[in-house]
Amino acid sequence: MVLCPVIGKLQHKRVVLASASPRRQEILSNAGLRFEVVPSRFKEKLHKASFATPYAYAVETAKQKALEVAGRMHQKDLRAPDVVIGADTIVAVGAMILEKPVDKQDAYRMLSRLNGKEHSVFTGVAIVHCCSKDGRLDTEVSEFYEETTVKFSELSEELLWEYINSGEPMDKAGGYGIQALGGMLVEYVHGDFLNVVGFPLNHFCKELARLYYPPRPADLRRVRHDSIPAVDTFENLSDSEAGGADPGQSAKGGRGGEQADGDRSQAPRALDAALNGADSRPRFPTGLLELMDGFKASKVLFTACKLKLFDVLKDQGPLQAVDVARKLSTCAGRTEQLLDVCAALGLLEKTRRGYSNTEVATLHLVSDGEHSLQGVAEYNDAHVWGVFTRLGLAVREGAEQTRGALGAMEEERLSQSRELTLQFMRAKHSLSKLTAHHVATAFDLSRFASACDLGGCTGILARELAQEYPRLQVTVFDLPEVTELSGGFQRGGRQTERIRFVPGDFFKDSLPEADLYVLSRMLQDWPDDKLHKLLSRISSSCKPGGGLLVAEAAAEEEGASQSPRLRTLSAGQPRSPDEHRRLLQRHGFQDVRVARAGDLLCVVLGTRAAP
Ligand SMILES: Cc1cn([C@@H]2O[C@H](COP(=O)(O)OP(=O)(O)OP(=O)(O)O)[C@@H](O)[C@H]2O)c(=O)[nH]c1=O
Repeated sequence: MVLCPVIGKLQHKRVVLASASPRRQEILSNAGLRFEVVPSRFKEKLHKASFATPYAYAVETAKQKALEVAGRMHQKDLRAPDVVIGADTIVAVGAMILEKPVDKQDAYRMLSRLNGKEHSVFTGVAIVHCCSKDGRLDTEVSEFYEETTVKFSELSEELLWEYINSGEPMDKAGGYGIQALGGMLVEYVHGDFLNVVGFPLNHFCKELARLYYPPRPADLRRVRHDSIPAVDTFENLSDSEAGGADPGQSAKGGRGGEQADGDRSQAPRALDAALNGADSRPRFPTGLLELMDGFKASKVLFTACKLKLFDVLKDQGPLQAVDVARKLSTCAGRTEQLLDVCAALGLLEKTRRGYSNTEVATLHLVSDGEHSLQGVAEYNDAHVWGVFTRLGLAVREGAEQTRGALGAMEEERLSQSRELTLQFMRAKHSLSKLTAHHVATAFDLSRFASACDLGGCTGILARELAQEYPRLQVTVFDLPEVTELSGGFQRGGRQTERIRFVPGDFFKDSLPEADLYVLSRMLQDWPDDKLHKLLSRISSSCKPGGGLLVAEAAAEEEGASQSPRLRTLSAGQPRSPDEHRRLLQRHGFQDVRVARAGDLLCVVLGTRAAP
């Protein structure tokens, strides 16, 4: 179970939940946490108006609840628990804070306020680490809050009173319990459901992860807007299970379960010392280990796509693991594991009602979505995965294999089956959909009357060009086996009559006539000799004043290395803008201009000089 490692960090500590709420107890024990319950005696009477926001009030109340319990337990035994958790849930309608109703009339007033409208539920949480030394209690408090938006339906007076008379509202903030009868009042919920019920478990786990595994400065430097999105999984924290060293062990005295009883409550500070370099042992190589495990995450994603997991959840979610397994005819236990890992990878959301797609999955992993990347997943799984297993051989044995192993899809697919060609086309089709508009609009191309997209595959870029430039005639030039299959990808539309598909090999056959030649994500895949051959063929076909538009993965700057994400999209080294400029100039193009297209690509436009 992927959440265990982070919750497990509290396993050998004496943990106290400073709350009488049976819901909080249930949520935390369901998550596998072992704790004692000592309800707080702190009276929830802070002056609401003195807080700038409703959540500031909830956080402060949570903190006071936890500190009261820590203080009382310390006084009683002269030894406080290691960790005390306090929470406070409030309902906020604008600036107005609703807590538990004092009587039925109060419940009625609250429910009437919520009727037919949206409101926010805030839960403030305080995690207090305690340390009793020389009869003194020392505490370190971490606090946070979570907000969930809830909308009530329009409810009749009769229904409100019926609900109030059920007795359910009385011990609940805002006068309702979403987890029981109150669920019938609710039209929708945005955010963490458990937060409404009384405890934001997900945020709590993240907070534990932050406390026990804070990012090192080196990691923070690594995360840039265009780097691989961090895989925010609790599984990453599963160091001890993975047999690796616990980063905490590099802290003086260790932490968590490995610590001696006497100073285990010092966990966060001990970690701090480690982070600030108080220890000379090497830093825990989190990034490296993530890299070593990266293939597992890819395989999980490919498997889920192949099983059509995201399609099933799109149509029928949220679903429990057993129901997903039934629909996919898969093993229930293994399916649950797959679902949990997908949730940890941010592809699925897991709530009490079951698993559902996250936004990114809905957008990119559902097969029939406009921006689906299923084709890329399918091709990488069916083909690139296998190619990469031969990387060692390729590097040892030379150029041809190396080209294949480094991802030269173009060449490899020639000798492969029709199904593989189709898979390749689906992958290229979906990636082109993401980039075509940026490529077509990076420069004003309206001076050209005709364009030829070399290796234009299913014609996505051609379509975009035709759409953008109403008088442009576009030729898609690609291998016969590709043009033959491209019909299956066409959607029709007015600009289709200005697009034609011509079969041919741009290394052998004469190129169709055009004012503008386009090479989108083609050059990087070829070794230098072929690259120059192709450019010189284009140069000879291009009339003076004609253009060459090249779109490639962007290198940051001269000599800068490419981010790993881009490297996966094409095989060779990316070129800097200057390198592109020189390359085009070498082949007789002048006035070379370079532009960025979206996050991924660099687009270069050159004009053919008179010979
Ligand atoms: C909106 C909502 C709230 N609650 C309960 O409302 C109480 C809030 O009051 P609190 O002051 O935060 O907690 P408490 O119950 O007084 O306990 P304590 O922590 O001891 O102060 C908590 O119980 C929550 O579950 C539900 O059970 N379902 C819901 O949909």
